[in-house]
Amino acid sequence: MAHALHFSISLSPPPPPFLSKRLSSKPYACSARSPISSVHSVSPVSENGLPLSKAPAPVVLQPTTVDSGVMHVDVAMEVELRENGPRSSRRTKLVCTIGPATCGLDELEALAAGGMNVARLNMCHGTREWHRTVIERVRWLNQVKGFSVSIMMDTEGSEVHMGDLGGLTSAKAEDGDIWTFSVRAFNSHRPECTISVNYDGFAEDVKVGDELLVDGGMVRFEVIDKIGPDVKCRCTDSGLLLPRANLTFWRNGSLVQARNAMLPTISSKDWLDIDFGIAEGVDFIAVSFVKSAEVIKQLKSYIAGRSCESDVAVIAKIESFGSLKNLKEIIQASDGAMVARGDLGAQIPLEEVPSIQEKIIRLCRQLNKPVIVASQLLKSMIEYPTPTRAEVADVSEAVKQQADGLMLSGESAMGQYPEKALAVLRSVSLRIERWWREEKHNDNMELPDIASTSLESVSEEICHAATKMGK
Ligand SMILES: Nc1ncnc2c1ncn2[C@@H]1O[C@H](COP(=O)(O)OP(=O)(O)OP(=O)(O)O)[C@@H](O)[C@H]1O
Ligand SMILES: CC(=O)C(=O)O
Repeated sequence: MAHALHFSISLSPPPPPFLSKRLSSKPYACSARSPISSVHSVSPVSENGLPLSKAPAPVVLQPTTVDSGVMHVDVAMEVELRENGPRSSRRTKLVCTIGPATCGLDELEALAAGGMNVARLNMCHGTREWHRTVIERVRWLNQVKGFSVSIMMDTEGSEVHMGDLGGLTSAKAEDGDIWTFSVRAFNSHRPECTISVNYDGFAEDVKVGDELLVDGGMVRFEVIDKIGPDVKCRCTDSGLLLPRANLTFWRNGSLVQARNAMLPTISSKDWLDIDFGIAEGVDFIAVSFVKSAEVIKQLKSYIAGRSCESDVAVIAKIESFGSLKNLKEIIQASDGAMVARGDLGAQIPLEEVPSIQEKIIRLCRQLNKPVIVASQLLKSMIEYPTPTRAEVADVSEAVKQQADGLMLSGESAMGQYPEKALAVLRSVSLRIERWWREEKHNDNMELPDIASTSLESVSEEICHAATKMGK
C-alpha cells in the first residue's frame, strides 16, 4: 500500500486550522466524488485594533454533501478546488516563515490567499509581543476572511548563533576582512565589524586555526587570534551575515561539538516560549536540535499537563548528528518531522544532505508521520523574482519524494518576493503531483505490518485492496 502522508482536508465542522494534524494515506482524504463543497461561516469580529473596516459581511456558502458528510474547506482551498477539481487539488502543504517582509496584515492575507497553510514563527527572532501580533493577525484572517492558516512556533534551541546587527538587516563580509566575534554584550554601540555570540563558552571552545561557518557555510571565517572574550577571524568566503545566523566551527575537517551540544535541547528561554505558544493556542511546536525521543515525550506530557484540551502537535526538527543517530525513535515519538536542511548541512557534509532527506521522508512515510522539507528551497528568490532551474528541481524532488510540506525561510521572512516564492512552490507542487498521478500511480511502498491478529490481517488486506482500487 502506498502511503504518502499528506495532511488531510477536514471532513467535519468547524474548519480547523490547516495542515491538519490528522493524517491520511495517499490518495488523500479529499476523495470526494461529488462536486466541490465548501462551508465557511464567519463573523466580522475584530480584536486588538485589527481593522473592522476590513471585515467583510459574513460569508456562508451552501454546503454540498460529500457522500455521508460535509466537506469544509477554507477560502484558499475553495479556489484551488474550483481550479483543479477535487482529485487534482494540491496535497503538498506550504509553510511560510513570517518575518519583517510578511508580518503586516495585507502581506499575511496575500500569503494566505496564495496558498500558505502554515505560518511559522521562529522564536530565535523577534519579541513575544511581535509574535503575538502576528498570531492575532492570522487568527483574524481565519475568523473574518475565512482562511484556515495554522501557526507553527519554532523553538530557538541550544544553538550557537550571532546576535543582532544593531538594527541592520544584513552586513557584507568580504574576503580578507577581519571580524571580531565576541561573547561581550553590546547594549548600545556595537563596534564596526564586531558581532556578538550568544554562547558564553564560545571564546574558550574555539582554537586558532578553526574554521567558523556562518549559516551553514554561507560565509566562512578562519580563527586567527583570541583576546579574552573576543575571537578575531579572517573572512575566507565572502557573503551576507544575517542577524542571529547560526555558527558552527570545524577543526581538521570535523565539526567541533561545542559544550553547548551538552545543554538541554529545550532551554529555559524555550520553555517560556513554549508556555507562550500554548497560551496563544499555536497548532504546532517545532523543536530545534532534538537529540533523543525523550525530549519529545517530555514536551508532549508537559503540553498535556498544561491543558487537557490542548492538541498542540510536536514536530521534531532533524538537524543534528544527535537526531540522525536516534532518528526512528524521535520520529515515532513525534507528531511529525522537519528536514531542517540549513543546520543539518552545517553538521554533516553537504553532499550527504540529499540522501538523508530522502531517508527521513521515507521513514516518516513508513511510520505514518507528516514530514516537512525546509530551507533554501528557493533561496535566490530572496533577491530575485524568478527561481533558478536547480531550485525548481530541488522543490520537484521533495514533492516527488512525497514530502507533506515545503517550507519557505528567508524567502518569505525577509525576501523581496515572498508571494512569488510561494506561487512557485504552489505551481511546482501541483505540476509534480499531477506527474505523480499520471506516471507513478503504481509506486508501492513496503510498510511494516501492524496487524497482530488474523482478524486484523484481514482488515489490513482489505485496506490494501481498497487503496489499489482507489488509485
Ligand atoms: N521574526 C523575525 N524578525 C526578524 N527577522 C526574521 C524573523 N524571522 C526570520 N527573520 C529573518 O529571516 C531569516 C530566515 O529566517 P529563518 O527563521 O527561516 O532562518 P534562521 O534564522 O536561519 O533560523 P533556523 O535555522 O531556525 O531556520 C533570518 O535569518 C532573519 O534574518
Ligand atoms: C529550518 C531550520 O531550522 C534549518 O533548516 O536549520
